[in-house]
Amino acid sequence: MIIAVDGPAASGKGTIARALARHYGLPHLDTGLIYRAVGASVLREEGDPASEGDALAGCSFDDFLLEDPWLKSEEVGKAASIVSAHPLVRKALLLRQKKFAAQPGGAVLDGRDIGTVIAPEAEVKLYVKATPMIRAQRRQLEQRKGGVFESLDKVLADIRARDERDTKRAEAPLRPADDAVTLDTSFLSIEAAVQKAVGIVEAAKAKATAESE
Ligand SMILES: Nc1ncnc2c1ncn2[C@@H]1O[C@H](COP(=O)(O)OP(=O)(O)OP(=O)(O)O)[C@@H](O)[C@H]1O
Ligand SMILES: Nc1ccn([C@@H]2O[C@H](COP(=O)(O)O)[C@@H](O)[C@H]2O)c(=O)n1
Repeated sequence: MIIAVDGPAASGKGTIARALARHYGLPHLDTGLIYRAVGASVLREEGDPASEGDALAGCSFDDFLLEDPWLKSEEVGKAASIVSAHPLVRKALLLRQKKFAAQPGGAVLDGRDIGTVIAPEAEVKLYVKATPMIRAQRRQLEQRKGGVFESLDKVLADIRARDERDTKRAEAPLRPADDAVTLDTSFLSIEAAVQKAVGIVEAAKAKATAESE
């Protein structure tokens, strides 16, 4: 079973994807981390994320970079959202993600284009959303835990800028797949959101079983 989880920044998609992977014993891939590694490589080489050439060079990163806590910073998140708009970058990273999705037994992947591009064949597609303000509050709390103190206005502006770039780009923009189930986590605790996600997966499995009989 392939479970595709998409949604905007800080919507809770990673939290839900990890919980689903644990619940169903499936491997999980955070595809945002891959784009973050490309963004980080470009910044480290003092390149320009807006340059397709620099961004493409960043695609040959060493996998150890995926473990670097710096990848979680807003600086790298912003660079990731700029490099990810380049068609050649998306092409360079496509096969790795498709292979992960297609492994025997299935997988859970989260990102922006899993249900639309990486695994359109996924049995379950979730589109996780929350209001920009709630996402900014979550992100601010997360940052504070990591010792970063930014105003809510700044965090909200960053979230809105990221949404704008991710939804407006020409190549694989963030959008729900036509057959995705939307899960609004704005007023749900993590536990309640995960419970609803498991319910959506179970409903999809039951429907698939009924159709195969
Ligand atoms: N339902 C929820 N209620 C409260 N906090 C939540 C909820 N879901 C997630 N969070 C918290 O919000 C923050 C962002 O969640 P998460 O990392 O899952 O989002 P994301 O969509 O994967 O973000 P990104 O796109 O940056 O990877 C985390 O600190 C997480 O613990
Ligand atoms: N499938 C994906 C995943 C991510 N991106 C881009 O990377 C940025 C960082 O992703 P996070 O999930 O770690 O926040 C994100 O803003 C996207 O621009 C993508 O394009 N496709």
